Amino acid sequence: MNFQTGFVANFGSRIGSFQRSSNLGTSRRVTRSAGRVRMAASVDELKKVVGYKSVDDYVTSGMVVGLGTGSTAYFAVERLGEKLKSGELKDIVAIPTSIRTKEQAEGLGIPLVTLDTHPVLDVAIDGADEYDDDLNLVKGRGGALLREKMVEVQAKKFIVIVDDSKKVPGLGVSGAMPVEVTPFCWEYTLNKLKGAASVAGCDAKLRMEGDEPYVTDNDNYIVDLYFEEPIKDANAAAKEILEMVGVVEHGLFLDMTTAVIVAGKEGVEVIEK
Ligand SMILES: O=C[C@H](O)[C@H](O)[C@H](O)COP(=O)(O)O
Repeated sequence: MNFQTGFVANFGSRIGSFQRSSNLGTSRRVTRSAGRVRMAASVDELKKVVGYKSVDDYVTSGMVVGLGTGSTAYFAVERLGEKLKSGELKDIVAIPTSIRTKEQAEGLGIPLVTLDTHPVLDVAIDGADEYDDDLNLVKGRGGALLREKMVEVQAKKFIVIVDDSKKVPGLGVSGAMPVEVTPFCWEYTLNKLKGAASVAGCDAKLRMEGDEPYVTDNDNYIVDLYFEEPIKDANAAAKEILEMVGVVEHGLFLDMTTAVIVAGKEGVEVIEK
């Protein structure tokens, strides 16, 4: 493991630094920046820090970029728009992962394409609901998991941006693990999910929006799975759930992440796989 530590006056401007490296015998690389005014940082400020850093560090001119969805990805899209407008970045095309993100990107003048014409992306940037020690994720509490997975699995680099509240000891412990299902016989699919061996004991609820089922960008429903304990074998769960007819996609994003950029009150950490 390789540690690099630097002091920054605040999350936006570096005023001086030192670096310390040590090799702990693993291939995981961790880069840390500690902030002196960190105690004042709100969650939104932390999201902005990682959103901006992801674009600054991983996007260069000429790239095809996947744009994630959610309150953290929002800042990456904002930064990309800003850098295209200033001319710091050129010849970028982007693929949004939701209608919300598409509208934000259009508003910022970011040129958009689709997987139909650009099936390989240089980089995709997105938030997450949970990440574990192996950089596996739960995503989709904002309902965008299907388009996110379709786009992000096609990226050469998948950069995840989070605040440190998203770190979990095991997947499935901090809230729902969403599963996108067809509206047709959704209750039947919900009961099948509840009975799946790999997620035994979970509770399953149809996601609602007021009195109506929540409808995704793809006109599907979402069943949220709730666990008392972390999912024991996420790979087995991913396989069993996806094999169910009626399931469109699930929110386990396994072995996809290139790096996680984490902002916490102690500073920013980049964990590369
Ligand atoms: O469907 C939503 C996405 O998976 C989001 O990336 C995820 O919910 C994290 O969102 P936020 O950055 O708002 O916490």
